[in-house]
Amino acid sequence: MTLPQGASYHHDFLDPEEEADITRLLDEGLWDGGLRRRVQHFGYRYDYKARTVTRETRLGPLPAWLATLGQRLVAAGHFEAPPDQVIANEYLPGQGISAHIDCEPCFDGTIVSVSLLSRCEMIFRPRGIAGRTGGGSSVILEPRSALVLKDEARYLWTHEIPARKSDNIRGERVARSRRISLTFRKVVLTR
Ligand SMILES: O=C(O)CCC(=O)C(=O)O
Ligand SMILES: [Fe+2]
Repeated sequence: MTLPQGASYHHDFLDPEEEADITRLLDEGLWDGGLRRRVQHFGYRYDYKARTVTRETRLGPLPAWLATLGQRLVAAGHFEAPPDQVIANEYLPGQGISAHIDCEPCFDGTIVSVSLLSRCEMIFRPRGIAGRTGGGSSVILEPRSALVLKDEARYLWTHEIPARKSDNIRGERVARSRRISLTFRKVVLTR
């Protein structure tokens, strides 16, 4: 597996107990079903349509359990300043996220995605040829891992999770189950 420059993969960022606690906390919260997958936003609400984050969409400080994980990302050297925006995404088998680059003016140069519960493949493609097949590289995101995107991986490559019910992992079909991800970002306010 060759990742784009600026991407790094870290297994066991969470322990199994944390994974279970986070899942329970999220399921006690309110999942928003307005997209093709369910989401929960923390810190700031990201407007998918306008592709903006503004002062007006500030929700408040991150809850303590997310702030703690943010501090861990700072301590690990992934963020310079604590992240202040998190989106929880839920993917049921057959759901994914289409090729995209996270909003460039809205967020700073580091994006971290923490995976829970199920494995899935994430595919990277050089910017500008998104949608074409081939030319990409991919990584299997294991539960409890963290994927860091900076530099070229942040700005010059799209990332996506194919909407599938199973993935081909080293030649074997592996069925997906429910997956949750937490994506950590630092908001840049321009107005
Ligand atoms: O689910 C993931 O690991 C990635 C999510 C993502 O790319 C995003 O929220 O921008
Ligand atoms: Fe993303």
